[in-house]
Amino acid sequence: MRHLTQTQTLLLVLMAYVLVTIVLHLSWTEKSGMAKPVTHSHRANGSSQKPCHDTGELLKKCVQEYKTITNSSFVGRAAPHSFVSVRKWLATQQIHKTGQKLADGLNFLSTAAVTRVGLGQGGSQFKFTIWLDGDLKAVFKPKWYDIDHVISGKVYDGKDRHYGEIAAFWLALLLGFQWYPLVIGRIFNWKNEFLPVADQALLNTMIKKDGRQCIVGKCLYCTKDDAFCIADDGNIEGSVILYLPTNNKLEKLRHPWARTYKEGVFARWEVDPDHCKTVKTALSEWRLLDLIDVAIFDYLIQNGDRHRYEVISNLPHPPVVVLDNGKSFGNPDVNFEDILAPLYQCCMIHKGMLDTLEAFTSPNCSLGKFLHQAMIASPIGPFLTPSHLYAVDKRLQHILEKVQQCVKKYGASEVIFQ
Ligand SMILES: Nc1ncnc2c1ncn2[C@@H]1O[C@H](COP(=O)(O)OP(=O)(O)OP(=O)(O)O)[C@@H](O)[C@H]1O
Ligand SMILES: [Mn+2]
Repeated sequence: MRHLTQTQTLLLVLMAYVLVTIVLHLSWTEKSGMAKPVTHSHRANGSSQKPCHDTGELLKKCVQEYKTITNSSFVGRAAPHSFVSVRKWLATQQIHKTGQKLADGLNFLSTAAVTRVGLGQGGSQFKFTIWLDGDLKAVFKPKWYDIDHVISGKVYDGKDRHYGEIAAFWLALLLGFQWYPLVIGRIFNWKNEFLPVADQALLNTMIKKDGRQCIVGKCLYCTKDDAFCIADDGNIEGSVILYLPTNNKLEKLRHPWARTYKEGVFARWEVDPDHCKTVKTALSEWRLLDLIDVAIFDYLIQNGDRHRYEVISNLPHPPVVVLDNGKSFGNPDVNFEDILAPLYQCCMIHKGMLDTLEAFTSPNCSLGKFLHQAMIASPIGPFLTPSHLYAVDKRLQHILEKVQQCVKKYGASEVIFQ
């Protein structure tokens, strides 16, 4: 065989490298519909074939079904019988409880027609109220930022992140929360889908800015300067947050770790390391543990805006609902430690939550990996950047370290509650 010159060998190696890179890139893009992350590897750990935590398995199943449905030909014209049964389930059953019909429910929300659009109800942030086929009411939080936009400044700075609501939904599912609304990302067209069914009250708040149609809306921070402007193609992307069934009575309560939202004015919990002792005199142990679950969830998504919380007051042991997760995923490189204050000031955690968190430490079953899977099925594409996915897994590690410190200090029996 003829010997190759040094240059020829080098050229061959280079060509082989380029070829392998292209093939790898193509297979990644095809699978994920997104660019390969630089910072984080989502490749499964080949050595371990152990099934992941139950909720992870459920998510996988749900995503599979959801993907099959959203990719299939009946998108936008679901068969009438399935339409009726899903709508009935969404309206009357415990939609917040995960179950077999989750994928159908998500598909329904992704495809159902809009029958009415009105002003958002209450709160400080601009939003729409929408009604879908079957009179299902939902909050529609429109997109203000791209997923790679970085919010700097205070923990509660910036407007709501529509993609944060979607990511929080999947995370709530993964963590096994029982009570949260179904959320999907969707793009509506103002002219074709909203305008024909818009309430006069909403239309009355419309203004023109630089030749564009904008909506002022009605909320605490809704002003002409901050009006929501519709893109030239009329498309409005956002998150659809299904209302909880009306038979659930929501009670709003002040969060014992709420911030003051005033520069230089500190809340008691920010200056008193024994704050938890005071909280314990006012709250039952189970409610406190529920709020610690929520604090863990909020730390993972970096939501530092839980100024109040809502419970379903007509149920025994009224459960906390993780509503309003819009102020999340603002900066993948920043972790506001004090979101975890309920955990490290009380040094208490539900055993179930601890077990769940630990189950997601295996690289095979990481939260980032599952969220990535959920994004594959998302009709509006990725809702988190690779750096956000990476950050979630890092934060999980940090939470477990905090629990370890508590256990070291007080002993497992004082910290871990059944
Ligand atoms: N899915 C839902 N089901 C039932 N009620 C809901 C749902 N989503 C929102 N709400 C109600 O609407 C209120 C306002 O929604 P949201 O908290 O998302 O708005 P916001 O502008 O971010 O409020 P804030 O300024 O208080 O943070 C909630 O407090 C809740 O009572
Ligand atoms: Mn809010």
